[in-house]
Amino acid sequence: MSHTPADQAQILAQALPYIRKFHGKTMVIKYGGNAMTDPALQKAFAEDVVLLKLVGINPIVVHGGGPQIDAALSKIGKKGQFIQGMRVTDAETMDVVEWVLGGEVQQDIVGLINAAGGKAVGLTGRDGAMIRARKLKMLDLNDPSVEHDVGQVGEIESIDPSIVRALQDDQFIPVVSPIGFGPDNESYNINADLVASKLAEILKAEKLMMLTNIRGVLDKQGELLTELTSRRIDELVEDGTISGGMLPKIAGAIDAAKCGVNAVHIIDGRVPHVLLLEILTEQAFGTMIRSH
Ligand SMILES: Nc1ncnc2c1ncn2[C@@H]1O[C@H](COP(=O)(O)OP(=O)(O)O)[C@@H](O)[C@H]1O
Ligand SMILES: CC(=O)N[C@@H](CCC(=O)OP(=O)(O)O)C(=O)O
Repeated sequence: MSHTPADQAQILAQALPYIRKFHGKTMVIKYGGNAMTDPALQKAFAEDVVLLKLVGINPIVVHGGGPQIDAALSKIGKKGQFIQGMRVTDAETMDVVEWVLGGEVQQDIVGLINAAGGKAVGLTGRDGAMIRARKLKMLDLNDPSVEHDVGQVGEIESIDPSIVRALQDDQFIPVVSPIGFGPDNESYNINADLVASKLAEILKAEKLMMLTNIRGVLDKQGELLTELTSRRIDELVEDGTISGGMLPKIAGAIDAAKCGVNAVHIIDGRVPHVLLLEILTEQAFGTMIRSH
């Protein structure tokens, strides 16, 4: 179906109040590894990020890369193993994680944003001494007396956002890989959802948008839950409706919502230009997370 010029004008004009409202605001965008597998979608994502920057909104991209790490591990005969949504990370896996996230995945995104006319800068948590981490102490969700050893998986101790602020104030688009460093300069593999949510909190972002490969959070029947509160989330985790990779995502989302990020959304990265549609039109996608 093609649009008439009047339709097109109406669609474009719809963006004006949103551009006015969000001008100068920071938006943290979590770009999930599962959402970045299709080249046409990747190009559309990069175009959206550049358009946002050009209309005066400050996008900060935090990327994942779970499937890309899995592919690299399988080349060396290793299989990715996850506990409660976190990759068990031995020393060899950590090398692969750093190489894949901080290298190939990050530079692909930087390249696509630059090709769309933006100026992207790739960073890991080491750059600008941004993400300090310590070894994650993971307790079993069902039996907290059981502790799981997930190796070099980090939890965030602190984030110093000054490098990101300096870049965004200077027309650059930061693209952050979720790798932190510890007191002995050791590397930590941190779930990208948790980095995105903490960064959104610290930057007092207007929005946190988590792009993934599913419509949003689904209930037991597979229906989309358009809004979720903290209490409902606890129930859904407890009864096993939320599991796997959705666990860190929802934990990060609720933390960000409680810590003052105005709007937290888990949205479908398989929809072309979902960022523009979500930010600059009346349409709503996916699941919105509310603090209460
Ligand atoms: N209740 C749920 N609703 C939606 N997805 C869920 C749910 N519980 C578990 N998941 C899983 O979480 C996945 C998203 O997490 P993940 O694979 O880590 O994505 P990403 O790479 O985008 O971070 C979904 O594809 C789905 O398999
Ligand atoms: C500790 C941990 O699980 N780290 C993740 C980091 C990448 C990530 O979060 O990627 P997605 O957003 O694509 O899931 C991992 O190793 O897969």
